Amino acid sequence: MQTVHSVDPLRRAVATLRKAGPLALVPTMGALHEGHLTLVREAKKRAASVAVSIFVNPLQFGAGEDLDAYPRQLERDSALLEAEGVDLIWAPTVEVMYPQGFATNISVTGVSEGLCGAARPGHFDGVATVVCKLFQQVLPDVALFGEKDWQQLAVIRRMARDLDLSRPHADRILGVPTVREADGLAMSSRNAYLTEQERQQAASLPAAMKAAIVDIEAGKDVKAALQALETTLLGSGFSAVDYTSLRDADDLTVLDSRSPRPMRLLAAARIGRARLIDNMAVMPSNC
Ligand SMILES: Nc1ncnc2c1ncn2[C@@H]1O[C@H](COP(=O)(O)OP(=O)(O)OP(=O)(O)O)[C@@H](O)[C@H]1O
Ligand SMILES: CC(C)(CO)[C@@H](O)C(=O)[O-]
Ligand code: BAL
Repeated sequence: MQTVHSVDPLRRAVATLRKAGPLALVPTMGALHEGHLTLVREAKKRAASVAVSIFVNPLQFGAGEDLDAYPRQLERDSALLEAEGVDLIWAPTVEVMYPQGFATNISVTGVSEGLCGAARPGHFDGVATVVCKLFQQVLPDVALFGEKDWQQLAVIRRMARDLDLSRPHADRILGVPTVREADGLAMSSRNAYLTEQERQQAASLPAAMKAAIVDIEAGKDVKAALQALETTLLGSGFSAVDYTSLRDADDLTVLDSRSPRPMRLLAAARIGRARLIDNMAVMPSNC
């Protein structure tokens, strides 16, 4: 496994790997957990070589967010990726990614608005800009992202379609189902911010979402189900709810009632120092 920190060595490493066949990219911000390693394992099934990027992207953090506190543990991450048989780690510095004079912003409208886009202004511009750069730098045949960040996946797919990207083609941007802890909490690097008590309380997020989905699928009024979900979260240790929302799974249109198309329940809520997000499928009304 090779680790590179600047663009020229990256291009050389990628050119060598390419000779062996298709190349997969797994973009991350490091502080790796089983969720990330699942993306790597899925990548290995789909390509001859796997590159993982590790870059805590300042552009996607708002003022007052946790850019400085975000865990950085390259040595530990490298050992985990080596054990998975990853071929290449792309770990640029901020100066390499955004050299003096960098002035480009990629902004995807529509799917980036509302939900996390409303709670974190500018966040998805930062994500789209860095992911577009990562795609251009590595030119992967396939790229893998977690469904945990459902809106992010929609934004990246929209960008790839709108810009006619060929490496990867929008159809080769793959979503991997959320990997969860035994109590249902979605794995996330930010779970490390939680105290022991908060960690236990955090499991009420997926549990309350599942209960809301049972109600919605049973025909309960969507607004009432979302209200009950928020009340449960605020009564179980969460200090604030950024949003709970029922959306079309693909275009993220707001839904006030069940739809015959695939739907998604999405939520974001704050507990202790962490802001946790989650999302789950809701059965279409004709099933
Ligand atoms: N539990 C998970 N299951 C599947 N994929 C995941 C999971 N957690 C993160 N990922 C995916 O891993 C990739 C890198 O995510 P990132 O490095 O931000 O990790 P994270 O755990 O989501 O961190 P954060 O706490 O910042 O949200 C993204 O595509 C993300 O969706
Ligand atoms: C896709 C990503 C690596 C871009 O910085 C990040 O948003 C993440 O880790 O989900
Ligand atoms: N996994 C999403 C990255 C972020 O929250 O900034």
